[in-house]
Amino acid sequence: MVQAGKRFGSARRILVAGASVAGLTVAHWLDRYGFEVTVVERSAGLRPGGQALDVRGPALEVARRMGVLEEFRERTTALRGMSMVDGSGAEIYRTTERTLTGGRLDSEDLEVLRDDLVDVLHAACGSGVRFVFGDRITALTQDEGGVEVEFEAGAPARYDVVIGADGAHSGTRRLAFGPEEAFVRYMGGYVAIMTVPNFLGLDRWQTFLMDGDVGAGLIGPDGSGTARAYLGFESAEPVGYDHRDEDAQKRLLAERAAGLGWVVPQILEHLRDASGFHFDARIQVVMEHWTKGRIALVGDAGYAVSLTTGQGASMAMVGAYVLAGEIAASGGDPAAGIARYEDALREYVLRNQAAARDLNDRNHNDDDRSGPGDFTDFGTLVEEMSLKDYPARLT
Ligand SMILES: Cc1cc2nc3c(=O)[nH]c(=O)nc-3n(C[C@H](O)[C@H](O)[C@H](O)COP(=O)(O)OP(=O)(O)OC[C@H]3O[C@@H](n4cnc5c(N)ncnc54)[C@H](O)[C@@H]3O)c2cc1C
Repeated sequence: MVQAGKRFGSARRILVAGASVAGLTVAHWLDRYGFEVTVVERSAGLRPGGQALDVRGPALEVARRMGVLEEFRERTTALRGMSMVDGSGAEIYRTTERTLTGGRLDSEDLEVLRDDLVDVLHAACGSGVRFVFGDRITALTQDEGGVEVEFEAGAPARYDVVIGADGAHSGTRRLAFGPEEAFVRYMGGYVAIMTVPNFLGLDRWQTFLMDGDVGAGLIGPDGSGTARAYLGFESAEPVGYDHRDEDAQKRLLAERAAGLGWVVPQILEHLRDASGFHFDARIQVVMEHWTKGRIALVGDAGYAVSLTTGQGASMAMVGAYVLAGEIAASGGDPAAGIARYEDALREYVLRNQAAARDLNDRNHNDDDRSGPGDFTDFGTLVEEMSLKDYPARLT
């Protein structure tokens, strides 16, 4: 591991866009290595929402080195198993060996609510990390010696390195690499996650319904005694919708899920006022290069794997750790460190994305999507995605 210390020549000021898993992890390490780190986050505070993320394989080691592994363990969802029901609510499959979202329950992998994971990582950032909420980058101009940055609200500033950790719809990527359409691969469907009352009284359990092209799920309880609900649908072609218009997304979901049985009517009743709402297409971000000189993308911004695998957090943590380490080891030549980060991560990213596409294709071509077979496949995939030996350079 790189030793902490301030020995990086003049290349010391680093800007990170996005205060979620990737951004907070890279900020933690860069601060620890002695850099001046500013994190700019578009939301007014840490952005909440979603269900759970998995910390697997090499990400467990990154968490241990950050000193947050025990806290992750204490905050796991501690699920006991899952079941599947048909439209009448009758149980057609049950297992206490694995869950759909987390994989095998007897593995060392940890499933943690996204909000908890982000809280713990935020607390792990040293007091030297400067946070600017409610702002975003609007222009980036890179030259030999640094990057000129303009902001929507703040004054322009110059940084030695800019890191885009701003998620699958990254603005940093758009500014530095080109339009979203060039990199985002649609995978045939949409998923929404939200917080609702635990009206089934689920006790560390998850239940799913698959009915044709529409699916729903309930997982509970979460840390607040409420439950997280899933709604999703398949669609061969992308559906046009506004990323920022939550009401329109909720209307779209209500249309698609109308007429479904089980507790879907109750989920739809709560949909309008549901908090922690997150809606997105199942997508991957596929880029030949996710770094350019002094600008690097990390996590979903550079290599999103698909929301339904839960693997994005592990990839983000591992990527952030390797990126910070390589910048710190670059002896004042951050572009060289950034290039080494991309090389070190490539195999890990490609293998994860290929595994996620395999599963997606299998499910997509399976006419009978109501049987337990899909879940068994998914559990196996999730185990494979630990990719314990990757990346080779987790030193
Ligand atoms: C609200 C939400 C809910 C999610 N729920 C799940 C889930 O249930 N299961 C799952 O597997 N994955 C979920 N994900 C994705 C998951 O968080 C990531 O796959 C993984 O953790 C990697 O995280 P990341 O830091 O790369 O990106 P993200 O977690 O997407 O974080 C990106 C961060 O950047 C911020 N941001 C966006 N644009 C800008 C900008 N222009 N400037 C500055 N900041 C910006 C966002 O507000 C966010 O804080 C969710 C993501 C979000 C944003």
